[in-house]
This record gives sequence, C-alpha cells and structure tokens, in this order.
Amino acid sequence: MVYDDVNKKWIPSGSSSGLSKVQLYHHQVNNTFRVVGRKLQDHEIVINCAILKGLKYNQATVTFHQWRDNKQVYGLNFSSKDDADAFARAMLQALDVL
Ligand SMILES: CC(=O)N[C@@H](Cc1ccccc1Cl)C(=O)N1CCC[C@]12C=C[C@@H]1CC[C@@H](C(=O)N3CC[C@@H]4C=C[C@H]5[C@H](C)C[C@@H](C(=O)O)N5C(=O)[C@H]43)N1C2=O
Repeated sequence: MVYDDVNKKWIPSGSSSGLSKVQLYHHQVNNTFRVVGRKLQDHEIVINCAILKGLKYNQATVTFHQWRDNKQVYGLNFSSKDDADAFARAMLQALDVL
C-alpha cells in the first residue's frame, strides 16, 4: 500500500487491491537491497523500491509495517503474523549490513 497524503488514507499500490508477493532482493555485487512486490494474480509490479542505509522500518502493528522514502510512504498489510515476522526479520538483517 502507499499513503495518499492528500486524502490522508492508505491506497492499494498498483492498479487494484489484492494479494501480492513481496520480496526483498539483495544485490550481492554492490550490497544493495530492493523490495519488489508482484500481484499474485497477474504479476503486476506493485512496489519496487530501494532500501537505503538508515531507513526506519516501522512495525506499526503486528501485521502492518511501513517505511518512507523521499517520495512516498509504503505500507505492507500482511496476511499473517508469521509473514510479517519473516519479512521484518529479513528487512532488519538487511538494514544491519547496509
Ligand atoms: C513520522 C512518520 O513518518 N510516521 C509515520 C509512520 C512511520 C514511523 C517511523 C518510520 C516510518 C514511518 Cl512511515 C506515520 O505515522 N504515518 C505515515 C503515513 C500515515 C501515518 C500517519 C498518520 C496515521 C495515523 C495512524 C497511522 C496509520 O495509518 N496506521 C496505524 C496502523 C494502521 C494499520 C493499518 C492500516 C490499514 C491497512 C488501513 C488503515 C486503517 O486501519 O484503516 N491503516 C492505518 O490506519 C494504520 N498513521 C500513519 O502510519
């Protein structure tokens, strides 16, 4: 999800709401990280953002985590606590090595 600052509400990222698979990629060569989310149904890329050193990953609730870059605020509304925990662990490990 992305935050619509004008209307002060979260909107689905991409062309429609629906479940997506969100992955954290590590580019070994230059030690960079990127979050990429794809819709399960049609593989539409719904999130594609670089994770930079010093990023603050906010676990607002057990299943809703968020972060911001200079352009927008991203929110991940996880289907389960386990998914949220797994993603948060990977994100925090990435932030540790950046
Ligand atoms: C300093 C800073 O940047 N701070 C950011 C957060 C942050 C901190 C540190 C580092 C980075 C970031 Cl990003 C912040 O506070 N921001 C970023 C933009 C929005 C917000 C501002 C105000 C509101 C108030 C309430 C809360 C909100 O949005 N919350 C709460 C949990 C709750 C869970 C789920 C989602 C649900 C999917 C739909 C909707 C629903 O429940 O209807 N909803 C929500 O309502 C969700 N806000 C925010 O997060």
